[in-house]
Amino acid sequence: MMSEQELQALRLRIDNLDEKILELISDRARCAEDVARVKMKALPEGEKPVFYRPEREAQVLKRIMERNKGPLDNEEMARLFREIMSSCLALENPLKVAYLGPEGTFSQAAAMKHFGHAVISVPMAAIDEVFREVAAGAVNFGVVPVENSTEGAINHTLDSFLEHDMVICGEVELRIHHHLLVGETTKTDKITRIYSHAQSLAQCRKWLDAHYPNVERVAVSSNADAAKRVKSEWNSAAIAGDMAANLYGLTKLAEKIEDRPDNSTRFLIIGSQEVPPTGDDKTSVIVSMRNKPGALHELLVPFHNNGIDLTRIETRPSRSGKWTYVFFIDFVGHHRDPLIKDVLEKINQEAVALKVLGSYPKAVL
Ligand SMILES: O=C(O)C(=O)C[C@]1(C(=O)O)C=C[C@@H](O)C=C1
Repeated sequence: MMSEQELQALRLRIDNLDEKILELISDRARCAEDVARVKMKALPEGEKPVFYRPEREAQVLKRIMERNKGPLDNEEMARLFREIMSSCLALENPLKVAYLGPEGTFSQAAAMKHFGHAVISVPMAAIDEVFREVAAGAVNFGVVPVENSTEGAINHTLDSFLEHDMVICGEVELRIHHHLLVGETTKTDKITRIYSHAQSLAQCRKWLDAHYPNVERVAVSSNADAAKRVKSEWNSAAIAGDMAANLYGLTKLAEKIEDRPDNSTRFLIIGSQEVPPTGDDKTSVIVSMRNKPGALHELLVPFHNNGIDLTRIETRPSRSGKWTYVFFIDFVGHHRDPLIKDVLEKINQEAVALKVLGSYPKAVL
């Protein structure tokens, strides 16, 4: 057992260290204020300064992870620096970020993971509204889900890219843990209905079949909406994550009920700002090919011949003709890299249309 004196001595050490950390964080914040002044000074007439620099943020976080010697693990340490940088950026210029709401959704958790908590986050009722809010310039960025490791593509998001001119400026991956949540008045042995988003119900299908085979599953607009409904219904439960559980004061009847333990969702950051290369980037493009045999093969050959790593390919109806399709392709590299430029030129010669949605740093956290 540790003696009272030992505990006191350690706490004194912690107080001293905290004072140093405080001083250093304040120094860093002053530096960020200077950075803002430099950014504004170097500007040609009429141009707006770009305060948020995702390529630099990725660099800062990677450097921290490379230098970290523990005992905190890399992800924990980067999370702390993520928040420091978020507060420094808010001093320069507080960002407004729209996400698929209401409050408590995984999209909000993704926004916080990517930007930190010093941003002004704005919940939207639908994915398309996130796109519209960004296009209208009402917010600086939007966060939208694009694929889930269990359930695949989020088609609403892919289709919205066909309708709006957006730049993808980043990606963020979130481990998705679902819980079965109940309210204070819920009679847990009399549950007749389970609410959740259709994607989440699908991600917990096997668990539900095993534990609640005869209970009605009701798809609602979001997990947070499901949590909200359960608060006032004694015979229902919700499937949602930690944020929604805390926000609506619900209790976990069962934890981590997703069928796959590695269940993760990838989100995209959308905006209007092009991101310079970091050396560890990804690019997303939309391509439509002529409707003829071998079109997909023709599209893929230049990637293969140049050793470019394709990370995802999705097909969606083009909406401009029956049985015509567009391909959403993600690959490793930046569209300004000479090799990638070359490949995109080759594809463009064969394609009906090619649109680069954006190049962005690979998710660090
Ligand atoms: O390096 C910059 O351009 C900064 O504005 C500083 C800083 C930081 O705190 O490190 C803050 C915001 C940017 O998004 C990137 C980095």
